[in-house]
Amino acid sequence: MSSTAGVPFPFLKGHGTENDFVIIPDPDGELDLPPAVVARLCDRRAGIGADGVLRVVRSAAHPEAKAMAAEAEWFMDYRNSDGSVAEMCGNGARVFARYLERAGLVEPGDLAIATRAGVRRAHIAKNGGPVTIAMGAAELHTSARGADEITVSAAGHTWPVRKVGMGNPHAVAFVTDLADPGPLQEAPVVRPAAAYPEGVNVEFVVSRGPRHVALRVHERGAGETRSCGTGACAVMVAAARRDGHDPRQDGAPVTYTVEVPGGQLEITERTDGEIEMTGPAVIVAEGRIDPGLLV
Ligand SMILES: N[C@@H](CCC[C@H](N)C(=O)O)C(=O)O
Repeated sequence: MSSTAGVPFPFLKGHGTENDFVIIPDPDGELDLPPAVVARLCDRRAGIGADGVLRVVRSAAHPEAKAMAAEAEWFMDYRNSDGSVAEMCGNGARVFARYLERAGLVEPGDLAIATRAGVRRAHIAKNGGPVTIAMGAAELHTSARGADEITVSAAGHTWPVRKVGMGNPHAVAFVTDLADPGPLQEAPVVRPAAAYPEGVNVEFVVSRGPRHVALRVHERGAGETRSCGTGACAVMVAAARRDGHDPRQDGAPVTYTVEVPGGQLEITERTDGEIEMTGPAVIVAEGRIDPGLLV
């Protein structure tokens, strides 16, 4: 944050199903956010504490988003808590939309958000109600137990994985009990590592009833979190295919309830393959960052 050295800088804190974010308004793209500064902001003891950072920049002011500026005024510059950059964050997109509404930069209703995974459409309900994000279509790779099988191991167990792309990479494993993967203090081991050259978010899933699942997630760049929106969408699609639903073939949409440790998301796969995720988005605080944290 070189251009603001010495000046306390405004921030907000928000969460979506307890996936929490430091929000940094930077409309004109003036800030430099090196990974070490992001990691300090996200530090839960020595910083503000969060799973990631949402920098709010006008698309026209950001080199990665300029091409999307005609379609989406605002770019979500998302960073994981370790400082790494990710293509997309589903819970973050809901919180980003809520921030724009609260700041008076957009009205409740429809808006477009530029992300590294492309433009995503959002709908903000009035009076602090839920936010829906059209997350794009899932990219489904070889099925679990397919020929080029991928596995994930944790706490002495190994499971086959369904590889799903939601703009970012996911490995979905159906387990018997959500306690089976253990404490997830370390990243679960995915094999072959070459299946995910950019790293991976891993979801462990159990069934709770018809079109109702629950998950735990270990996020790339953040560790175990209380929720992951892209992960919940990846899980929804993997569960739908396992259960014999494919809206593009069936000609009917399908909706799943996805429980996460921090709450619940409703996720629909439409007949055109688009996945819509609906859930809460809450701003809990705002303040000023001490310049000492930024150097
Ligand atoms: N929590 C997010 C996903 C954030 C990015 C992820 N850790 C990655 O590196 O791909 C969500 O809600 O989708």
